[in-house]
Amino acid sequence: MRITELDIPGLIVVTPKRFQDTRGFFTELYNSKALEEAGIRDVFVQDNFSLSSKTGTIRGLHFQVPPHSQTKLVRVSRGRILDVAVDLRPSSPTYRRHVSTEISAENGQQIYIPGGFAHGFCTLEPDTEVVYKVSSHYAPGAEAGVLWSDPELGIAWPVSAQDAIVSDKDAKLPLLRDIAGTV
Ligand SMILES: Cc1cn([C@H]2C[C@H](O)[C@@H](COP(=O)(O)OP(=O)(O)O[C@H]3O[C@@H](C)C(=O)[C@@H](O)[C@H]3O)O2)c(=O)[nH]c1=O
Repeated sequence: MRITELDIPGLIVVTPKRFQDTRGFFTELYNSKALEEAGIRDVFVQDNFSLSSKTGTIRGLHFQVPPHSQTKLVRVSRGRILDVAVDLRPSSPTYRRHVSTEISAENGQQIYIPGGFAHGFCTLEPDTEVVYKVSSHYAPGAEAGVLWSDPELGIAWPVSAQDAIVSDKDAKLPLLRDIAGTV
């Protein structure tokens, strides 16, 4: 299992080893001991799965507010996504900055996102399946988010605003400037 830090401290790429043979390959998707050795000690309490039928589907940018904030460990079991994590930790030197990372079923990479980040992704292939572990249960009253296309964030999404497929709920999310100070 290879651990690589991304440009924002706290964001990590986990690349499980694949053991190839004539049948295909074997890999450990999750190994708490290996993650602990890398300083990741979260107890994950819920596994989530989403299927997005079309390329250019954007989900996000989402987070839960304390005390329900969630650490996430995100992977793709089919297809490919551009995964985006935005630093919303007010005292962070990288506050408001984001990192975009392409992960896929093929590359097997996982993104570890601590609490205090907003998370979203855009599908790059049809029928893309995203699977992720979270460290805190779903708490509808604690759900929050930022508009995916907020110009202040400057995220280079691989799809235009006209072509993006977004839920009604996500289309109504606020701009960061309208919630700054409350998260
Ligand atoms: C997130 C979530 C949703 N739901 C329900 C609520 C709703 O009726 C339905 C669909 O929810 P959403 O539209 O919020 O699903 P989605 O837009 O896929 O939400 C997810 O987006 C990605 C980017 C994340 O990072 C996740 O944490 C989560 O917020 O599923 C649960 O029952 N449990 C959950 O943990």
